[in-house]
Amino acid sequence: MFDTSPQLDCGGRVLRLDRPRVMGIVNVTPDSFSDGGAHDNTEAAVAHGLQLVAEGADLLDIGGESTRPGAAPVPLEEELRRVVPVIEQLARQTQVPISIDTFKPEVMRAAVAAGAGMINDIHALRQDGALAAAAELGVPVVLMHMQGEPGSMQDTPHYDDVVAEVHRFLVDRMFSAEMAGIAKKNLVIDLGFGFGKTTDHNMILLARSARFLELGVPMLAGLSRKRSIGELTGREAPRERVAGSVAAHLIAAQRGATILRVHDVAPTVDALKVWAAVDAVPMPRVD
Ligand SMILES: Nc1nc2ncc(COP(=O)(O)OP(=O)(O)O)nc2c(=O)[nH]1
Repeated sequence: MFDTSPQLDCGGRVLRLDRPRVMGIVNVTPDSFSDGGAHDNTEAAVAHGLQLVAEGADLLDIGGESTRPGAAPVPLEEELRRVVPVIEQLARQTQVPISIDTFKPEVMRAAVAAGAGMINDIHALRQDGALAAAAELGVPVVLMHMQGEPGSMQDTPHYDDVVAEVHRFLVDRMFSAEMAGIAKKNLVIDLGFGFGKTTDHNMILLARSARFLELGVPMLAGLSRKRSIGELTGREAPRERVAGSVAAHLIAAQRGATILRVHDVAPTVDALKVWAAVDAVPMPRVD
């Protein structure tokens, strides 16, 4: 039987999307909101990436600049210095696809040259030159919704209809990407949990995320350790938000997300195994 399930060709490394896949987060930053400083040098970041693959990560997301509100902008040369060596070494030492979490076209180019096979852009290719760079590089691109800018996006997020407005934004960015020559088969959407949204906004989007499947491209969900999980659970410290994060990503998977961007790979992999076992049970025949 010919397998028709979707997949992404990430620079020669295929990411099959026949089931939800786990994207392990490697932040090579001193100030990421939940693991800043833990892996902010090449050796530590590479070791962490290898550990996440050993835990079952299907792909890795390498980031050199924190997106949390109030984070210090990172100059281009510094971001390159942080991420390129990590990508080079991980590309050599693992077989999983590697994504670069950046909005700078120059970092996209250098990362793909170093072995990255996917672009993860929280600005959805709105930076000058980003559309052209992504089109030339020819690798899958994650287009994420954000209201406002990281520095102030959480001040007073407001929507008349958060689902409709996020949907409209993603349709617009997909159109711009395809007009720039990026094939639809290389597009991934992301509702941008926590990027200019209250916890209520995030929960509405999560509850109705299946609505976005009509766009016909894979959906990524990233709720890992975020403030909304903390608000709902009362867990102040991001590292204590693992159970809430796993629950949120399981729900996202049930509603159609096929890439889950997480810090805690092993618990997420375990939860997906239980879900897959139940999902495999054939539905009773209705005669
Ligand atoms: N596509 C996508 N990319 C993202 N990048 C960073 C963060 C923020 O999380 P983290 O990387 O852990 O923190 P920081 O930005 O502080 O490094 N969230 C997303 C997300 O939800 N979706």
